[in-house]
Amino acid sequence: MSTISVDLAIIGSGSGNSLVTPFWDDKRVAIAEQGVFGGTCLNVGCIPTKMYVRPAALARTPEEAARLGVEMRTESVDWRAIRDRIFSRIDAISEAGERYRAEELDHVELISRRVRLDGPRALVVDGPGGPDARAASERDASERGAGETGSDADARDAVARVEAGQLVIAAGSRPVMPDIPGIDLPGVHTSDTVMRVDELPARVVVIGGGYIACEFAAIFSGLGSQVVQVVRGDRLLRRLDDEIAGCFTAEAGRRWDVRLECSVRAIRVDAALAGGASGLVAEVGRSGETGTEAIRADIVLVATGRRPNSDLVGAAQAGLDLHDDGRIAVDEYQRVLSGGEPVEGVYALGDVCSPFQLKHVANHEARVVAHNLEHPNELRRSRHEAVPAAVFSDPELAQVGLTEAEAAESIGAEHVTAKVQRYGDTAYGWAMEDGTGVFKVVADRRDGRILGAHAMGYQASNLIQVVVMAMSFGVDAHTAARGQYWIHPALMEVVENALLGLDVPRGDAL
Ligand SMILES: Cc1cc2nc3c(=O)[nH]c(=O)nc-3n(C[C@H](O)[C@H](O)[C@H](O)COP(=O)(O)OP(=O)(O)OC[C@H]3O[C@@H](n4cnc5c(N)ncnc54)[C@H](O)[C@@H]3O)c2cc1C
Ligand SMILES: NC(=O)c1ccc[n+]([C@@H]2O[C@H](COP(=O)([O-])OP(=O)(O)OC[C@H]3O[C@@H](n4cnc5c(N)ncnc54)[C@H](O)[C@@H]3O)[C@@H](O)[C@H]2O)c1
Repeated sequence: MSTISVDLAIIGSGSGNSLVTPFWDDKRVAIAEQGVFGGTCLNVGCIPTKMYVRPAALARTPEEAARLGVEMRTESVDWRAIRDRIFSRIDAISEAGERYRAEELDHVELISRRVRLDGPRALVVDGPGGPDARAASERDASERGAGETGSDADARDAVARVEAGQLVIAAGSRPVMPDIPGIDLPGVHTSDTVMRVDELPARVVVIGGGYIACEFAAIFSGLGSQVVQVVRGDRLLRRLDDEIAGCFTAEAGRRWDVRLECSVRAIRVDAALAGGASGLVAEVGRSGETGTEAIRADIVLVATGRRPNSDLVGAAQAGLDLHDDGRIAVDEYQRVLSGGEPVEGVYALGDVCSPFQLKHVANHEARVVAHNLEHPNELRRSRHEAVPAAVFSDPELAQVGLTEAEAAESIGAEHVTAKVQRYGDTAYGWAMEDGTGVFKVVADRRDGRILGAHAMGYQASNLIQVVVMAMSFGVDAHTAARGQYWIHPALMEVVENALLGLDVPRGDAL
């Protein structure tokens, strides 16, 4: 048990891992990770989910092909093959990253334990962490067997306290579990565990109407599961533009069973199953009604939001300022605040402090923090304008900036112009025989400033990038539409036509 002094200590190996730049080569760094090395995006988030989205989309291809006169059939889906391909790739990256940090960099100390704050820039090793940490410890043990000596490992594990010149809290977030009887039963999953189940579940109940719920509902239904999505509100993805959320809710309802204004009141073991078979029953009730419907499921997926891990690092006890939702408060330079003032040399980034809970935002903040750590007298601000997001559901969705309602609230409805361009009314949309895709742009009619864009349909996450670029560089709607060529007849003409459909001043560009 020892105290070590380092120049930089980092809590969390997700986006925090990227802070170990060459600048630190001749200095000492400690990274604490309570769970699997590499954090949420790599191990249980963006990357594996999208690796499931693709096969699920392929499995659905016959539906689209039939519209175009091509007959195909999805013969079968090999869940285990998909799962093992995904995780053999991901686990190898996580393990290689961990090994590199732990063994190949002399100046970096990897502490595979949960830590908490103990003074302004000091950490104490707090214990083994959660279930992920158990997996990490097992992996540690097997790696020790494969070369590392026991004394090396003991020395590493013996760090009890870290004192740091500068400190970064990049501790991420974790799933919220609602208070539902039966929520602890085996077979009830979160996104942390559901991707590793052994069999493709025949029946899935999904609780929640947000990003994770809508992506997994599409994945499982695409791969052939019967999905029932239970949502408290009157539509899915309520934070999106009303029109797009409404269109998506209707489309999702055609692909899987969406129960709006309903909640899961209890989950119990399915007693009717014979021969030791396992299964669950979700008792689903409509808002304002007392009766429930028993819906059978092999698994229940809980996707009801994620809470910041500020409690796991002892942020409140350390006197750091917190937002009402538990996020650590930071200033525009990502400096952690205490009593409204920045704490010298202490930064936070990513889900533990960000309202966005998006990987590209965590990455941006990590670049800002990396700069500020290296240049404490030339601090840079993080930028949170024109932050886009996509929901990789079926159909895919993407958004940036203000919704039409937010724009009306912000500048007055009389100044807002919006255009909804259907994919189906463009040449590529004809080629696709598309009946669902829409691309909506919202702008200020006085000067053509683009305020937001909202898309649903094929490649929505790529199409919207043009608008992100225009917004980021201050290009008005008409200049964006007419100041450049658009390849004909590419799908991108949807965006061109949406921009041209706005009631905005026309510049000189033809
Ligand atoms: C299923 C899912 C799909 C997603 N898909 C997308 C997507 O498509 N696009 C997108 O932009 N975003 C997506 N996200 C969100 C994205 O994954 C997160 O915003 C991002 O990973 C946050 O990065 P981070 O570095 O803040 O935290 P993390 O990557 O979570 O890293 C934090 C690390 O800190 C560790 N830690 C916490 N407390 C302690 C402690 N006390 N001591 C030691 N270690 C600690 C944790 O174990 C964790 O490994 C998805 C999230 C989920 C769950
Ligand atoms: N493609 C992406 O970028 C992507 C994908 C997945 C996750 N994420 C990030 O992860 C975050 C978390 O995702 P999420 O889907 O868990 O959260 P979310 O905030 O998007 O959605 C939570 C949903 O759960 C519902 N809910 C909350 N409490 C409930 C309760 N007690 N009972 C029933 N329903 C309840 C909410 O009404 C909402 O529909 C997202 O906000 C997003 O930023 C991003």
